[in-house]
Amino acid sequence: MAAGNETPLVGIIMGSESDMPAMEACMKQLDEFGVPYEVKVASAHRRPAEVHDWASSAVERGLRVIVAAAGKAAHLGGVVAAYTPLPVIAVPMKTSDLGGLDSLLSMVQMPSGVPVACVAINGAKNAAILAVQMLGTGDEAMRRKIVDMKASMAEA
Ligand SMILES: Nc1c(C(=O)O)ncn1[C@@H]1O[C@H](COP(=O)(O)O)[C@@H](O)[C@H]1O
Repeated sequence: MAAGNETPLVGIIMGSESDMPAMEACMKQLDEFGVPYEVKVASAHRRPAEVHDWASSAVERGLRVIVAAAGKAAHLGGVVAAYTPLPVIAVPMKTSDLGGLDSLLSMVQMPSGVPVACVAINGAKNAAILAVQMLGTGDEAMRRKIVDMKASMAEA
């Protein structure tokens, strides 16, 4: 699923439809920045081949950053990172049993050599901001979006 007509730069993947409500904040923030993205729901546990195909073709589809959201035994970000050279930002989903600490720990405790960046539990909005900051390292127009956002935050 892609939002808008432009080639998506950010790929958002989540382990389940049940993660969608928490991830709306990521999409909303990217919409506010005017940054095109695509959204995929696929689980590394339940549909591993589909996750493999999505992650390993991410570069050729034009993606530059990936946001991966999952809860509980949240391996999705790490699996995606295994199949792509793109930076992966993990969003640990809040869970009913362990409050999201389970998701957080399974996302941040990556083995050496396969990093994922990780935002706070349900930190979907920050994932979008960090993604645009990454895009901004080589793109003045993207950097300007962050500068403008910081200025309006300070004003507010
Ligand atoms: N952590 C993972 C992965 C994965 O890491 O591949 N696939 C699904 N899930 C997570 O399981 C939770 C419950 O999913 P269901 O609501 O579909 O049972 C969700 O937060 C999802 O991200």
